[in-house]
Amino acid sequence: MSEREVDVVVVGLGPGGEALATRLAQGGLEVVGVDRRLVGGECPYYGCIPSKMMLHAAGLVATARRVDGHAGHATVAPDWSPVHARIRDEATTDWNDQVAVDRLEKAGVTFVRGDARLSGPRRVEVDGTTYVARAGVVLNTGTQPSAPPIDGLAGTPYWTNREAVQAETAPASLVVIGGGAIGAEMAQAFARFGTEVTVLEAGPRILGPEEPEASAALAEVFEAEGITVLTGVSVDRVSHSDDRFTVEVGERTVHAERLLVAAGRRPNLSGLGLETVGLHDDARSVDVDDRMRAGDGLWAIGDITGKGAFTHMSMYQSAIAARDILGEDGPAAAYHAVPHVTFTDPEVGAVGMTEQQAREAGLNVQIGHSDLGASTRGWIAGAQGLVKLIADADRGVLVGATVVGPSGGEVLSMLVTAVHARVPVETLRSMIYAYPTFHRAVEVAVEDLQG
Ligand SMILES: Cc1cc2nc3c(=O)[nH]c(=O)nc-3n(C[C@H](O)[C@H](O)[C@H](O)COP(=O)(O)OP(=O)(O)OC[C@H]3O[C@@H](n4cnc5c(N)ncnc54)[C@H](O)[C@@H]3O)c2cc1C
Ligand SMILES: NC(=O)c1ccc[n+]([C@@H]2O[C@H](COP(=O)([O-])OP(=O)(O)OC[C@H]3O[C@@H](n4cnc5c(N)ncnc54)[C@H](O)[C@@H]3O)[C@@H](O)[C@H]2O)c1
Repeated sequence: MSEREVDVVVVGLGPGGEALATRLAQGGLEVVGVDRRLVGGECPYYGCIPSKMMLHAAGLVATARRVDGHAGHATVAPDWSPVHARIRDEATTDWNDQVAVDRLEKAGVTFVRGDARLSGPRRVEVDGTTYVARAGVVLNTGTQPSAPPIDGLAGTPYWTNREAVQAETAPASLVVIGGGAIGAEMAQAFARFGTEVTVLEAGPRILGPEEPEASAALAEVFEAEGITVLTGVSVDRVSHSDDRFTVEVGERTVHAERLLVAAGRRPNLSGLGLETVGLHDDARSVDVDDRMRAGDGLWAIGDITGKGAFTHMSMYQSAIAARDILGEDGPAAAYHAVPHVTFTDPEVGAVGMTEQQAREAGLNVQIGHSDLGASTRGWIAGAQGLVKLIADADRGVLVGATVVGPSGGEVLSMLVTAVHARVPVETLRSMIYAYPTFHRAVEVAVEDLQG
């Protein structure tokens, strides 16, 4: 085993790790970045970007279908090939990260492709070399798709998000196990290309962590688009023969050409050597303080911190860890205004607490609703959606908000500012909302706030 001393080792180069390694190297530190798969992690190759390209294309198909009755007549012939070609050629360069590796190395980072393992404080082993990190080690190992323990599933050629984004054609039929963000986005993308989609969700509703009103609104749209959504179900058995999946769900049997398992993620923590730095090897997440410190000379960022599995969280924490390592001042991590958007149509965007979380926290809760479809802009666009606001009446500020609608994630941005900066509700009441925007539905919801 050879040894090499450096300043920092970044284990896992997801979005946050890649940015962190780059920043530290540009800050003059000697940095080794290790990844066993692709530099950039899940988001650019198998997650956010390809899935949003699928949804963008699906949105164009849906928009074209809305021409009738509004702007003449359009005949739409959806074809998945350009979607696949753009993902393969433009987004992922055929799932090759050479451009990202070059960028990293140009910034001064030493890149090592391999499986990294902690072997003690400030020590990381990769393929027979131990890197000893003078300043410390940053973990950004992310997650991988997890498969629920369903009888028969393991032996079948089911898809996870990683195979789904590589699809060369839209299958004739698709069963999706899991109605979370991945399941919902993929279900709508394929359905709009003609795939007969069935979503099987164990919980009582799709997008379970969202406000119930948001789940119901999306379920209604899915039903109108011909997507079958079965909630509160238990998938008993899966089998595959003659190029077809058979999925047994209680009394029902569903057949499909493809099966997508989108039932949650498993953190890449087991086998990482956490026990060598005093942490539990079987941990579901790594505890961090508000500077992303997980121990002496140890930082963790991204999905594995359990603060929200989003690229923007990985990047946010990356910047905080970088400042801490470089000895720079800056705000500590705060999680009272974490935004997230599910990019279905309508988009479901939310920030901060849900009503249930605010009530469980014992706040003096006020709720405000508005029907985005009834706003002038919503009516013009024939849109469906809603705004739901959660206020803490004692402090006179919003603590949470949900927007469902066209560009729901963009409308959300003003509410992210309000929750983040604790803008007084009185200020939101007295400001001017441009006419006729979708965000005027926020004004109606602010007026509606009541205990
Ligand atoms: C289908 C899909 C759609 C998504 N859409 C969105 C979206 O629209 N918006 C959003 O904000 N988020 C989205 N996400 C979530 C987003 O992809 C993740 O939150 C994001 O990738 C951040 O993850 P991360 O930085 O923790 O690490 P990851 O991206 O998971 O990267 C971790 C890296 O660590 C490497 N690694 C792991 N263990 C080791 C080891 N022992 N040695 C060396 N390397 C190792 C892995 O190979 C990987 O490259 C989506 C996810 C999926 C699956
Ligand atoms: N737009 C975005 O920001 C975006 C998009 C996709 C993913 N993500 C991130 O990735 C994470 C993982 O996404 P995900 O959708 O895989 O996970 P998830 O945890 O959000 O949803 C998984 C769903 O599967 C259900 N489920 C679990 N086991 C089941 C079973 N045996 N049968 C039926 N249903 C079952 C769960 O009840 C849950 O609703 C998300 O939490 C999110 O943070 C973000």
